[in-house]
Amino acid sequence: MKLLKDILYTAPILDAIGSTNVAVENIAFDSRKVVKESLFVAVPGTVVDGHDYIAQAISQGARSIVCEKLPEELNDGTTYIQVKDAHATLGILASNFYGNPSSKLKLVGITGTNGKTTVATLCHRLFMALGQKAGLLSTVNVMIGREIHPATHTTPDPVSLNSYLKKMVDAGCKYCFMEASSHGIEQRRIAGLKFIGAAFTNISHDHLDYHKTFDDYILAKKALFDALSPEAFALMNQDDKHGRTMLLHSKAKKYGFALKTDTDFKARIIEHQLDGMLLQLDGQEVWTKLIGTFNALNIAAVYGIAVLLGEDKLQVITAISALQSVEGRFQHFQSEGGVTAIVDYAHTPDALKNVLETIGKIRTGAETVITVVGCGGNRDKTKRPEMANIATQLSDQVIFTSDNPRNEDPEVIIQEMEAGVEMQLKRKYLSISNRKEAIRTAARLANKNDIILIAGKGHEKYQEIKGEKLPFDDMAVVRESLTQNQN
Ligand SMILES: CC(=O)N[C@H]1[C@@H](OP(=O)(O)OP(=O)(O)OC[C@H]2O[C@@H](n3ccc(=O)[nH]c3=O)[C@H](O)[C@@H]2O)O[C@H](CO)[C@@H](O)[C@@H]1O[C@H](C)C(=O)N[C@@H](C)C(=O)N[C@H](CCC(=O)O)C(=O)O
Ligand SMILES: Nc1ncnc2c1ncn2[C@@H]1O[C@H](COP(=O)(O)OP(=O)(O)OP(=O)(O)O)[C@@H](O)[C@H]1O
Ligand SMILES: N[C@H](CCC[C@H](N)C(=O)O)C(=O)O
Ligand SMILES: [Mg+2]
Repeated sequence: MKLLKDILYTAPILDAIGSTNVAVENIAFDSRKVVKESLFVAVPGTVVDGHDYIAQAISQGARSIVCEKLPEELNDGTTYIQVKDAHATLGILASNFYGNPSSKLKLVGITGTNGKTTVATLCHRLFMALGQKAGLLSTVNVMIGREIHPATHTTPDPVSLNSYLKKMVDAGCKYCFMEASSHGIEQRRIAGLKFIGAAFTNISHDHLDYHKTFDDYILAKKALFDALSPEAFALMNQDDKHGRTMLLHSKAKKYGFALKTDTDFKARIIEHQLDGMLLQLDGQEVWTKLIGTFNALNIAAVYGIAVLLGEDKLQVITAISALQSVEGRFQHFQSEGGVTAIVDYAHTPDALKNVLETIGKIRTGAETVITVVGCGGNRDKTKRPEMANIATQLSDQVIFTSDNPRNEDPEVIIQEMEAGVEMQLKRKYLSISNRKEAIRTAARLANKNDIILIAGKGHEKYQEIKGEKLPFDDMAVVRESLTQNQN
């Protein structure tokens, strides 16, 4: 049994009313999940304020409450702990509750607009291949060694996060690689965690609905590095103009990886093909099955992380050459009729540009490149015209469609995309809001040797429409469409 006073260890407290010698069965930040002897942490949210649910939490059995503002009427027999920052406190309490699992393994955080899932997943696979049991917390899934659990967020809430870390420790994992999203850092989901190192992939336009300005978005990501200890490592993409800013106030040991700049972990592309790339990595030649300049950078990051964690350079290089690409990240196949289909999670302007430029490099020139793309609803609207502009600039034909419309009207999202297309390129696109229809149309339009890119949803197995997640799989739909057409 755990006691409140033990769970409060190291948490900064403003006031305590009632006994801290009370049992805590679990920690809940959602009143609907409170059970008997829960500790309820009231956090202010983006939609409602958890403080409005304190009474409900108590009526459901919570014996202790952590909050920023004390309720006007206090309940006899309930313990109230007042804190300045309930989000950050929740992280510390969750760590204590699960026995501080992040200090019992080597935890590496990866942040950046694009490439987090790729780098974290490749690190996990690399360490498993090197015989080192590792955990993974990513957008696609959570892995405890080879055991797969579904992921709900890129960076889970502190309670789920620490619960997973404990499971990893119990299962004998020595490492964990996790994505730190800007939402996750800003909402202090990672407060209380001990990182052995952190890596920065890049920063470009995304999430301005949430962070409001690009500077605030940079500061959110930078907070991961600001909090590192002097024993930790901080690894950054030295080709990114914001790389240095990220590490500016970090006390950690600083390192860089790059393609263009001379730095600690340098890569260079020697040859680029549809089935892989030949790289020079830290002076050694290595063949990788991954494609795209951005993936050469991702591999340099993975190599840097592995070496900084003490792995043998030659063994790392050998293991890198066997790594497969991550699900939904430049995942491709060729149909019987000779059409190449690529499914990619590019859902930011920068990612879409990178993917289309990569296709530009590996194509011979005679093919038609058909892009099917949409933009998510209830997310950064300023990405829409930019992504549409990039798609029409870098493809021969474009079909605008729905991504996850969520609670928005898909037709309005498409109109906002269309507004970004330059006048002389308007003839290049058509709009079909039904995603399945859009993919089928692309398959009908494609001839032998043509390339279809389906961007935005990658690994996702659903389409979120008005609060409902309906089954949808880009890869399955394009396979079926190309088979039906026999092209
Ligand atoms: C915008 C955002 O990030 N929202 C996250 C946030 O919820 P919120 O602040 O909106 O919560 P709220 O609904 O206002 O409620 C406030 C508090 O009252 C509580 N409550 C609410 C109702 C009630 O009856 N009782 C009760 O106690 C809630 O549990 C909550 O603690 O905190 C919740 C708990 O941790 C998250 O599940 C939720 O993620 C939502 C679902 C979401 O879609 N988040 C996305 C944008 C996100 O986080 N994405 C990033 C990836 C971005 C990237 O990849 O670049 C991620 O890390 O996944
Ligand atoms: N290093 C990179 N630089 C730029 N673009 C990249 C990079 N790595 C991957 N991409 C592109 O971004 C897409 C998303 O990649 P990935 O899933 O690894 O990023 P992420 O940071 O985890 O995204 P999310 O924020 O949704 O979790 C890929 O499908 C690819 O198009
Ligand atoms: N992690 C990203 C995923 C976006 C994926 C895209 N398919 C969409 O729904 O916009 C986010 O929460 O913004
Ligand atoms: Mg991710």
